[in-house]
Amino acid sequence: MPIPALLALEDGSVFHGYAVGATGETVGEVVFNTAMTGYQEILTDPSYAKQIVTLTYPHIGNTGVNVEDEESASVHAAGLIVRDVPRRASNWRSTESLPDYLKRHGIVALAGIDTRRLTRILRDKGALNGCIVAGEQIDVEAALAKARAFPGLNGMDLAKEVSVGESYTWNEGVYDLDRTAFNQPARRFKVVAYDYGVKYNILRLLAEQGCDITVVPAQTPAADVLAMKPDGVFLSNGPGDPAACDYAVEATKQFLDAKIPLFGICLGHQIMGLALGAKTLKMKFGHHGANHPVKDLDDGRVLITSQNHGFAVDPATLPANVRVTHTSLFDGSLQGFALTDRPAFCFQGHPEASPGPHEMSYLFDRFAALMKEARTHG
Ligand SMILES: NC(=O)CC[C@H](N)C(=O)O
Repeated sequence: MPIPALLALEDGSVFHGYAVGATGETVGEVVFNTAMTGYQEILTDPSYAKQIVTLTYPHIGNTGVNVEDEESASVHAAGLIVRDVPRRASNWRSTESLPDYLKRHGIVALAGIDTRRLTRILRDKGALNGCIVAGEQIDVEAALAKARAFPGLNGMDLAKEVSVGESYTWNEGVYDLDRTAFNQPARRFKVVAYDYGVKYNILRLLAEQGCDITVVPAQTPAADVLAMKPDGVFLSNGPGDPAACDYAVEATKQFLDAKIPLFGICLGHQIMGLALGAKTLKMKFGHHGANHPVKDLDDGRVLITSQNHGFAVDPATLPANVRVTHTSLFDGSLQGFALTDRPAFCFQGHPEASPGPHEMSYLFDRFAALMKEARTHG
């Protein structure tokens, strides 16, 4: 017999199902993600800290889990909700089933509920705080009270919580063309990457551009980074409210003043906006998926992108020296901008994909080009 589990939402909704991960309880903001694949990358994306992810694709776990698809050193999502987990995982790379993996990481997960109904609630009301409880004895009222007691992500600074404790250099090689071996690429640029919750594939794509990467903790002062004389600084993705990361905003102001090549992704994009004096706002239910159309305003192309954010930069608050480069074709929200008087640009979605399409990867070429240009003319 499966172990009972339920989801209680702050609006009073209760969904009864069964446990497919650890027993116990977890609280967080409940969001939905529409990606059809990539559950392991989603679970290990540090940007999901304090969020319970429900996947709208109904069969999750079909291909098991493997060591290559980890996007960080641990699972960061606060919990997982799915419609159904297959009884058996099948894939040549699979080393473990999803339920075993969730149990091993202590992640509470719920299956067997109507995820379509849950998603409609989240779309109508916006992301809601929730509590999953998994175990033989469940007190529904206590679960509802825990959902309501969760303070929500507004004002929550989580980047420094998930960041690395000490600096390190990213030494993983780069796949050769037939993807059979890792080679050490020629290092053309020295890049310092701020870890606000960085995903491995960002570091891999930077390495592919020939970057010699030093990853630094979220609260590293800008002066320490500038003393390393990097060719460029990268601001990573990460969880929580960007407006709460005052240390990151302060450091970014100094990088902008120093006119150092700067590239930000997701939380990094929001931090760059804040450093320029713009405002961020909480979206209704955010963007979480792997098929979000985004328009590149420079050439009119539409790119299918990977997305995961619940906050956004308000474009009306951007200063005059900013050029909007990308907008969402789902809701018109700001997706990317570049400075007109500095070698700095950023993107709200996930050009590194993992999971998702690779259509935005040209932004990594753009960062390399900016660093090359700055070296020639700087
Ligand atoms: N993926 C991210 O970097 C997310 C940024 C931020 N935590 C948000 O929810 O908008």
